[in-house]
Amino acid sequence: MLRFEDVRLSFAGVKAIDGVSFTVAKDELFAVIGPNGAGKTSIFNVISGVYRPQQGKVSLDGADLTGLRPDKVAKLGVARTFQNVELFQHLTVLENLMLGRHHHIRYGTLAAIAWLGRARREEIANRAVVEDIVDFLELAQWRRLPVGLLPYGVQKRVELGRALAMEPKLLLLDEPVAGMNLEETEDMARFILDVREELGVPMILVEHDMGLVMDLADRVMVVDFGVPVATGTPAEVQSNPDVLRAYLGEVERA
Ligand SMILES: Nc1ncnc2c1ncn2[C@@H]1O[C@H](COP(=O)(O)OP(=O)(O)OP(=O)(O)O)[C@@H](O)[C@H]1O
Repeated sequence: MLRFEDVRLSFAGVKAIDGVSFTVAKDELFAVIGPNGAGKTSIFNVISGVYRPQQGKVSLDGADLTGLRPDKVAKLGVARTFQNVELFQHLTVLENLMLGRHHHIRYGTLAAIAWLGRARREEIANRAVVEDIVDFLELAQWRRLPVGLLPYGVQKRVELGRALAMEPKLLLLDEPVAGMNLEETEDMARFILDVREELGVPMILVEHDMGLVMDLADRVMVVDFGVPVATGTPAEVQSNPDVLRAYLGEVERA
């Protein structure tokens, strides 16, 4: 589904990504881990079009994404959640989820004003998708409340819902359990597994919670200083001496 080929990205001499390649298959949950500043978020930013790499190629389901703007990348099927919740705090859960349908709205302004035919049919179809997501993520009790009033763990779930509302071909999860308590983390882990098993959406997960990564991921890539150190199953990566060295290096640097 995703091909990330020999990508290089630097900022004024700092090599954030230094020759990274990987692929993500159609049904795969692929995790990217590494010490602080290793280049994980930069990889997400290259995939989603925030940064344009100096070298390399990114493609999704055969379509070249390299150098495209974020809105074009989103339209081609890449959805993303952020480290910090990025939702409209004053809008309700349903309204935030409807915004995720933005790219699926095809009717023009005139049809919208007249509110006839196509516009009406599309709105009904979009609402049905959103209601399915509300059920899937167990958000029903909060659906008409402004997001800003909800507990943090629920807000993160709404953000996942907004990404799913795009019906993406690939989902990028940037630290989905950061700042969560144990119960919220377990809930989120369950929903991530459900996304893979019931919706079949491939995902790339960047996460510092090692337990979560090792429990959920099919394959893990470890990066350090922008360079891939190891890629393999969680068991393979955990027993790789280079990986241990990268993390011990972090302790020594701290
Ligand atoms: N916009 C930018 N301008 C300059 N340097 C940047 C920029 N974005 C990232 N970097 C640098 O690139 C390197 C990789 O950063 P990145 O944020 O990708 O790491 P990370 O693995 O996501 O770190 P963390 O785990 O702390 O989120 C770091 O040295 C960082 O300072």
